[in-house]
Amino acid sequence: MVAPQVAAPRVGVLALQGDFREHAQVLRVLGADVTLVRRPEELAAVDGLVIPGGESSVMDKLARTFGLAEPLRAAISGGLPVYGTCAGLIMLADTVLDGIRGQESLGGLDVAVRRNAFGSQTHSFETDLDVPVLGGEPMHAVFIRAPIVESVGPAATALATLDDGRCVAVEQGNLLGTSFHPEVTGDYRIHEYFLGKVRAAA
Ligand SMILES: NC(=O)CC[C@H](N)C(=O)O
Repeated sequence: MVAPQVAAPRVGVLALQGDFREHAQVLRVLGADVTLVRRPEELAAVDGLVIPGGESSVMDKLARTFGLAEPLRAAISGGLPVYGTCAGLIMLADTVLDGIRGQESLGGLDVAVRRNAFGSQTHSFETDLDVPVLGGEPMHAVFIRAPIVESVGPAATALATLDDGRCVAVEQGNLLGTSFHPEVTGDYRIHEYFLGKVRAAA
């Protein structure tokens, strides 16, 4: 018997800046057909998008310079599944706190996110995080100059919180955001969860 052919989900990784190669690698391991997105035509050809970690103020400037900011906003409001990690979460936040002067986000998630929220002494740290929506074991989470979700509006849902109650993962419809970097730990359940949204929407 011939196995039914299921088309691989076409997933873009915004490749203006940051650790896009790591996300592309994870998505390929999970069977996605991956495109690095730097131009509107590339964005138009994908069924989902990952916005990687990096530096959100630079990503914002490059997105505007490359003429991608408006197509990205249109895609987000049109329902494209988008997963933002760290700087990518900042890009998806409706409100950015402690941005540089003139910094804009794409928006979509009804949250306020504070950049570099863990201060200079604990710029980076790791912890085990319970993410109930993934089921199973807690997730080992790596935070690198990470933002915090300071407030979650009524349209968004918190998916994970630190022991002190601060929110570090959110979702809203087809949008998903994490303060931490699951692409570096070998635990790809968040990416799998995101691919579920991409498959459902494609
Ligand atoms: N690892 C990261 O993506 C860091 C985010 C970075 N501090 C910013 O403001 O965009």
